[in-house]
Amino acid sequence: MAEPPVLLWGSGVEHLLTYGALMPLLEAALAKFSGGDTAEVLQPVRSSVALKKHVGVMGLMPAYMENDGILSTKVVCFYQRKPGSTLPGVQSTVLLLDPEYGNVKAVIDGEVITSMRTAAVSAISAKLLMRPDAEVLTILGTGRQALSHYNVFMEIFPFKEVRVWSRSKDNAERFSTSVRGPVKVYSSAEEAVRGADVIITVTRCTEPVLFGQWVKPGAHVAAVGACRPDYRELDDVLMKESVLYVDSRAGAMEESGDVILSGVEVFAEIGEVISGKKPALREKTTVFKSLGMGCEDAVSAKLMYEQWKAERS
Ligand SMILES: NC(=O)C1=CN([C@@H]2O[C@H](COP(=O)(O)OP(=O)(O)OC[C@H]3O[C@@H](n4cnc5c(N)ncnc54)[C@H](O)[C@@H]3O)[C@@H](O)[C@H]2O)C=CC1
Ligand SMILES: O=C([O-])C1=[NH+]CCC1
Repeated sequence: MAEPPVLLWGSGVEHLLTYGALMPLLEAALAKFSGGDTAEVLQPVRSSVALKKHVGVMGLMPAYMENDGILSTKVVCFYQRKPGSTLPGVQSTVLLLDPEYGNVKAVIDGEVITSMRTAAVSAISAKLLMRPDAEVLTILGTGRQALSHYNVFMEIFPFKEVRVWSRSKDNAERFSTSVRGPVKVYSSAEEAVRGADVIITVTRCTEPVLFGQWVKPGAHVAAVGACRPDYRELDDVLMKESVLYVDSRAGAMEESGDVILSGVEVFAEIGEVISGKKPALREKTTVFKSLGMGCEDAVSAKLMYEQWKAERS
């Protein structure tokens, strides 16, 4: 009989993931996903169940990386919440399985994985698509993803200025005092965005919060929220004036309101840029539309589990 699964949960296991170890694994996974070989990554588009009463969605995100011997699935629930609600916007659990035996090896806190791998993938998009002389970073939203994005962007890029905007200025102030470096708080999204070289949208909004008219030509946008076919974070002007990169074409065509409702064509998957099949058009205004993928969770879960085992040996 197989061993019972280990439980890797909460702040006691956060140290098992570092951006330094995670980013190369994610880059490789994205390239493998876009390479189209199903022995590298077998991953259906997230299947979603509407939680109408709670204005949320449960998504199931399986991935099998046969050549790497990684099998996992994430269960993620994400919600619209009323302003001031103290309930979480996103909750998730990752199961790491043994692909041969079929047992669950580890039950892992999805919050750590989801926040770090999503931010790391946005950072990979910026590494490839932002202008090399980028100085000003703007973050719209001040929740969990805003913090992980701030952390990884500060770790790997030398931005001279960081700006933040939130619907509630109090939240933005709280965010700015909770992080280590200096952050300028804005009460207007437009003012926060004008002149920025890189803009990250990490909100739960369902209507556009970022408008093309405000965005500096040549800027890079990492758009992380609005992961439903009828939700928007970006307006049509921005979508139409930008070159559109995504994590998964199939996912974007099924789940992204910004892509579906603007009618804009995907130029490339980010994995195609990593593998050199498609160019990184840094000189243009670029949008990376992130929806999140099971293979990102899979490599993160494996890394966390291996680190946990190494600590015990
Ligand atoms: N692309 C991906 O892989 C992932 C995407 N997400 C999405 O990223 C977004 C942020 O996630 P978290 O930071 O975990 O959520 P969170 O709940 O911690 O933070 C959400 C932020 O959005 C703000 N917000 C809520 N409604 C808004 C509105 N109508 N207009 C402007 N701002 C609004 C909140 O004040 C808060 O600052 C969510 O939409 C979530 O579904 C989350 C995980 C992975
Ligand atoms: O990939 C992910 O975990 C999510 N994408 C949208 C909300 C959660």
